[in-house]
Amino acid sequence: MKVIVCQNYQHLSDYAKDKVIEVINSKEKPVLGLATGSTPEGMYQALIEAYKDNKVSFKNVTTFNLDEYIGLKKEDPNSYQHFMDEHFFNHVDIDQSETYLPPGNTSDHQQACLDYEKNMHQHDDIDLQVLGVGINGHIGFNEPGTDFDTRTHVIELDASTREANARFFDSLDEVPTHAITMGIATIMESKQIILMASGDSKKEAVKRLMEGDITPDFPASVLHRHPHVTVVLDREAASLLTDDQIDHVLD
Ligand SMILES: O=P(O)(O)OC[C@H]1O[C@](O)(CO)[C@@H](O)[C@@H]1O
Repeated sequence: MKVIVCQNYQHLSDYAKDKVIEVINSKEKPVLGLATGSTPEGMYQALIEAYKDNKVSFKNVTTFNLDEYIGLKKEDPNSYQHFMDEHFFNHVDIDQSETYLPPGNTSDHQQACLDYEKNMHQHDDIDLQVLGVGINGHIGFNEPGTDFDTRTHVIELDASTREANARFFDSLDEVPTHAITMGIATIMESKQIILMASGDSKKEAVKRLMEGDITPDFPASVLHRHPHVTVVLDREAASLLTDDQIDHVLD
C-alpha cells in the first residue's frame, strides 16, 4: 500500500484525475470502478475539465459504480445514479449504455445483485477502482462486520452511515435503510485501487487503516491484502500519521 499526502483537496483531486487518465490511456477498452460521496467530487470536476481541454476521451470507457441506495428512483436527486449523471456522465463523451450502477429500485434485489456480478464478469476486470472511505471504515457500502468474501449484496446501513449521509436529505428519516453494494471480494478483484480521503473527519479512519488489524470490523483494512493500492490523502486526513507511514508528501 502506497500512501501519498497532497497539500490540499484540489491537489488530491488532481492526483486522482491523473491516475484515472493514465489508466484510460493505457488500454483500448478500460474499465473503471467508480465511487460517489463528497470525496470524489473534485476528481470528477477535474476529469470534466481535462475532457474539455481535449486531454482525455471517455468514448471507450466502461464504468461500474460501487453502490446504490435501495428504494430511490434513478431520478431521485439523492440516488447515486443522479449523482453520477450530474457530477460526471452528463458532461463527458462517455457512452452511457456502458455506465453501470447496481439498480436500487427493482422488485428483486437479490437477482439484481447476481445480474450486476454477471455483467461485471462479461467485461474485463476493473482496471482502476476509485474508493472513498467511511468514518467507520466502510468501502462501498460494506459496513463493519461484512465478510471479506462477499460479492455484490444487499446491506443494512449502519446508523453512523445514515447520520453521516443525512446532510444530503431533508431529514434522517428520509435516508434509506438499505443499499446494494459491490462486495469486498468484488472490490478486491480490481487490478488497481486508489482510495481517497479528505478532511479532519477522516483522520481517525485513516490512522486505523494504517495501524489497525486486518479485520471485517474495519472493512478498508482488507486493502492491505491487495497488491496495488494507493491511498491519497490531504494534510488533514493524514494528520494523525507518522512520517514513516507516509511514502510521499507532494508539494
Ligand atoms: O466521500 P464521503 O461523502 O465522505 O463518503 C465516504 C464513503 O461513503 C459512501 O458515500 C457511502 O456512504 C461511499 O460511497 C464513500 O466512499
